[in-house]
Amino acid sequence: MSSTQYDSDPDESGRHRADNPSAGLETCYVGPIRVRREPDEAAETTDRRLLEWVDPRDRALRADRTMRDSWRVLRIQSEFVAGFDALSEVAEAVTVFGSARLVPGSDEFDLAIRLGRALGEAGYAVITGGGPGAMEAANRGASGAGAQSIGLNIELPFEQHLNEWVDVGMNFRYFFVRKTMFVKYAQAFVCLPGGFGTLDEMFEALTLVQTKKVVRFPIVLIGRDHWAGLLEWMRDVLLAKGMISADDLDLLFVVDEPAEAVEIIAAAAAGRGDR
Ligand SMILES: C/C(=C\CNc1ncnc2c1ncn2[C@@H]1O[C@H](COP(=O)(O)O)[C@@H](O)[C@H]1O)CO
Repeated sequence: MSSTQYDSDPDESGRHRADNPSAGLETCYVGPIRVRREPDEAAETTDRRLLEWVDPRDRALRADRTMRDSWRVLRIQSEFVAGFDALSEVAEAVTVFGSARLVPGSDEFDLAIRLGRALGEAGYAVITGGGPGAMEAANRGASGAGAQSIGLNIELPFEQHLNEWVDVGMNFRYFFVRKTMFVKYAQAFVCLPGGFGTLDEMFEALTLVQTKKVVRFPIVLIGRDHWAGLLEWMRDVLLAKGMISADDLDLLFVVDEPAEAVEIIAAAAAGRGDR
């Protein structure tokens, strides 16, 4: 659809925008703001623009990028400020990661609900990515336990919304700002079964603990079956080649049940003198 299309023109599906305000458009978030946009515009997330390569030999483009990147720093700064403000009253919290694609009714979705509930009952606020699947389930469990249920959503190139179990929610433009909040306000991470996003979050946490950027911060993987292959590869390849040390493998706890995760997190808190 061209940008000159009028309300009375049909879109490609034959529908009229006058009848259907979102015909041919995609609903997305630009930071905290919900907008309807052409699909190609919607795919242009803030993160994508930040990371876009510009040919430095093109002087005009280079000058434009320099100016826009400088302004972008202020937007990044404002996102940090908004995040710090939103989360400043969070007491003890655990960040839960896991697949956005878990389906309600599945065993792993139920596991995520039970995890959120167990953490909530143990007195922890639960922080998730605020989206569907494992995030929704963990928020639901926490909310059911009467615990604070926090969702830190991210602008994505397709329709995206906070799940309905989030009490305190924020929509971030920048992945790296959101990731800071996941770490800064939590005392532990729990990773449910998940794909690339979960692995990225798990490895980031692991690197922060390995390099002692965060200390005495347990990372618990739930679902032995899901994680076994990865752990075997870490041992057989990474450790065997000397790319990690044996101690590094001890940074990960692997369990099957939410109660075991809570026990590990509580023991770490006691070790820190927090509880
Ligand atoms: C793909 C789908 C929805 C995407 N929505 C997301 N909303 C919020 N956070 C997300 C989303 N997708 C991934 N994440 C983050 O990564 C982790 C899950 O990634 P995985 O690849 O699914 O393992 C999760 O912890 C989030 O922080 C549904 O169609």
